Amino acid sequence: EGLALRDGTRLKYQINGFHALCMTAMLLGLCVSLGMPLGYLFDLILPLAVCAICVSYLLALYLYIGSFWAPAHALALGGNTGNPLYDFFIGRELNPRIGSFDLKFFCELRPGLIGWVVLNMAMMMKEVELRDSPSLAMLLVNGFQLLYVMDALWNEEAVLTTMDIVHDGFGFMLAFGDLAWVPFTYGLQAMFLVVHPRSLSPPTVIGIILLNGLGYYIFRKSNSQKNQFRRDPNHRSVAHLETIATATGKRLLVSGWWGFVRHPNYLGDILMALAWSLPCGFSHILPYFYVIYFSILLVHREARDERQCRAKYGIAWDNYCRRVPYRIIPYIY
Ligand SMILES: NC(=O)C1=CN([C@@H]2O[C@H](COP(=O)(O)OP(=O)(O)OC[C@H]3O[C@@H](n4cnc5c(N)ncnc54)[C@H](OP(=O)(O)O)[C@@H]3O)[C@@H](O)[C@H]2O)C=CC1
Ligand SMILES: CC(C)=CCC[C@@H](C)[C@H]1CC=C2C3=C(CC[C@@]21C)[C@@]1(C)CC[C@H](O)C(C)(C)[C@@H]1CC3
Repeated sequence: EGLALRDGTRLKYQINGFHALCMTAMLLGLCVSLGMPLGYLFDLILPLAVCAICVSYLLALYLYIGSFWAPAHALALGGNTGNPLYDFFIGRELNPRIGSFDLKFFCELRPGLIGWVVLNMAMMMKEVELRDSPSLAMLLVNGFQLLYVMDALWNEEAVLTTMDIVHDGFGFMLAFGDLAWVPFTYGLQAMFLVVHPRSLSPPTVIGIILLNGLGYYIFRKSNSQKNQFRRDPNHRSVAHLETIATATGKRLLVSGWWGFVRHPNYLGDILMALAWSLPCGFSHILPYFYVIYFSILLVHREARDERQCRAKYGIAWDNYCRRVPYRIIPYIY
């Protein structure tokens, strides 16, 4: 149904990210079967990353200049301070579009996530070139991260309710994050394994698969529960859950996943991030870059969301915090 703007208009979005991923996979398969050396992308990784950074600067410049032609109701609440550097970084316009093509929604899911999968496949092909077959560690990293990207694109509609789409402007931070940061840093584990091959014992493999499975289960179940509750609070899968009323008319879940900790989805995400690093062993910190960066990002994001929810729900949010005292990790944080 699209996303409601502050002035009451509704924006329509093409929900076909999963199709885009399948088309990309088919094209990649065709290229490889025609003998194209996909593994060559490994050697080109630095120039490619530099190009992606340049494109994100150009896009951010286009967005900043274009935002001065946007009507007042299309501007984000943050990102309009009058300080050009700050506004360029955070983004002035909420949902910049070219015709009906929504730039932020497209960039958030397509180039970064699909580019990440393509680079991971290229790292696997490079390993095949160097050592004749992909290692188990490489297969695990590729499989786990492919599952994560497939899940994001399959549930593409849910991204429309994230704070990046609903609250934040589209500026350099998101343009750089989507086009350069995600594809070139989220796949560091696969790049690392090309240079530092590693063999894994069967119990280690089983342990890592179980950890990723547990993380994915918590991540998916908690996100789906909240999305279902927000879509239809009377749906039979969520109607039995305990809730508290807020002055806005919306209710907050206080049992089920959202009664366990205040951000169960972050907990699942962090467990998965750890499972993506473990196949690389403990010889180097580089494969752990993502889980460290991501934990910092989520702690900061949690604090930002908490501020917004307290402003939105007031006393009801304080009651929720009393009922569910832990933010991400039960009894720890
Ligand atoms: N891989 C990556 O780089 C990143 C991944 N993520 C992932 O994206 C997913 C989405 O995260 P994010 O957008 O940060 O936010 P969330 O999906 O956690 O949504 C937060 C919102 O949920 C609603 N909410 C909070 N508590 C309750 C409750 N008890 N009952 C009902 N509604 C509640 C509030 O909105 P309202 O009440 O208005 O509905 C709140 O603002 C997560 O799984 C996260 O891990 C996020 C960032 C980066
Ligand atoms: C260092 C820097 C410039 C960071 C910018 C932050 C962005 C990289 C992230 C902000 C929110 C994101 C989300 C995803 C990817 C990373 C960014 C863009 C996401 C698309 C990953 C897949 C998930 O399933 C998701 C769809 C829930 C998620 C949404 C938020």
